[in-house]
Amino acid sequence: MTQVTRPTWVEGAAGSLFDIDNLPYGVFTHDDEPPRVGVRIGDQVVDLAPVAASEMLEIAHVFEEPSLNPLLALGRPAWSAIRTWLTALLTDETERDLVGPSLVPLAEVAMRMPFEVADYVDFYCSLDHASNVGRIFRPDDEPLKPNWRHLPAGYHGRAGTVVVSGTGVRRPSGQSKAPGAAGPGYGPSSRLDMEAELGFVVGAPSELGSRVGVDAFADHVFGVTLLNDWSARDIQAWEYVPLGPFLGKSFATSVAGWVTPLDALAAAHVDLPGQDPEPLDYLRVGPGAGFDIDLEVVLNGETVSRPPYASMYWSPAQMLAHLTVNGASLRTGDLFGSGTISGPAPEQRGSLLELSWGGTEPFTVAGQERTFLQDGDTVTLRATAPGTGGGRIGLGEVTGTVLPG
Ligand SMILES: O=C(O)/C=C/C(=O)CC(=O)CC(=O)O
Ligand SMILES: [Ca+2]
Ligand SMILES: [Mg+2]
Repeated sequence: MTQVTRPTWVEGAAGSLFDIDNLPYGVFTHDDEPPRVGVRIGDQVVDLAPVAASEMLEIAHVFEEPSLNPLLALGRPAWSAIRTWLTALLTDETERDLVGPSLVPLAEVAMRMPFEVADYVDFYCSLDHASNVGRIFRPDDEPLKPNWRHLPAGYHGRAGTVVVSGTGVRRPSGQSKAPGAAGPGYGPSSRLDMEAELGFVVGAPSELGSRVGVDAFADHVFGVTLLNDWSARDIQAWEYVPLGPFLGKSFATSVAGWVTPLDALAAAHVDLPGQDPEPLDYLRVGPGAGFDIDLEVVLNGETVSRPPYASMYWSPAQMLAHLTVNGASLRTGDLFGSGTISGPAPEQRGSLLELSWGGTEPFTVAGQERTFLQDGDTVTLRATAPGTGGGRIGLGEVTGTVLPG
């Protein structure tokens, strides 16, 4: 799907991963000015508040806020209208005098947490990840539980510990029990891990007692961000039966400073790999429910994995439908993660748990044998997808460095 649009007049943007067909939103600070909403084009940030004010846009106030939430709350028709307005501004040469003074070089800004997280839910939608983790954690059982192919499994996480890219992540401490030990001990995790995921950001709320069907996905979801669900595997392994992840994951979850609007991913839709058995009616989706987004996991500057989002078993529309099928409502700022993205090939695994097969098969990074994360390690997730302009668009990266416990 190639959408014909004029090229942007912003220098350096045409042909880059942040061309006119991308336009992700974030919250930035520049000099000592208060944080506010910006849109990225090329290596520039459009400071939207002054531009929208001079154009007397009715919704100009949402860009003066230190979070995307007021923009998210406007809903799909407003999001589309703003994108159309922005596209015109950044492609019409005669707007250059108006917008030019409000372009700030990316190198001069600091990105803030882009939205206030309302509730945070993490799913478990990769067949390959779930099968791998099942084999590693539960070698004597079937890798997939009987419910796995009937519903997108998930758990409620901790909204207050979602942090923006660049925030240091302190190694958590907790209870764990070494194999063969008589009882648990307490101390810093020795099996700290990362998980490569996409996070879906809810804009328009829903009413308590109502459901959001698979077809209403784009009415509620504003966009997508890269997400690293840091996980302490030793704490997790000891605590998780039967209620699921708790302290092993709640200490930090990192998201990118940029949220890519769903509109920018219009050319990235692909069919799901296939669901067998056919899910219940409320989970049935048509063609194009998946997204063709290629991720990259970088550890200390070296690429260690390339997880393909197109391989995911459950789609985000199904996650949202399942999340609300009991009548639970949505709030502006809700965040739901895809679950770790792992493809079928070993070099497509989205966690170190899988890349090192539970720590039993070290892999090499910069000439060093590695299993789990060491203090000082930096994990960066990157991703690209087909754009509507015929090239590729980039998702904003999420990075974090492990601090000693
Ligand atoms: O299979 C398990 O016991 C747990 C797996 C996970 O680590 C849960 C999780 O965060 C889901 C995911 O990222 O896919
Ligand atoms: Ca996860
Ligand atoms: Mg987490």
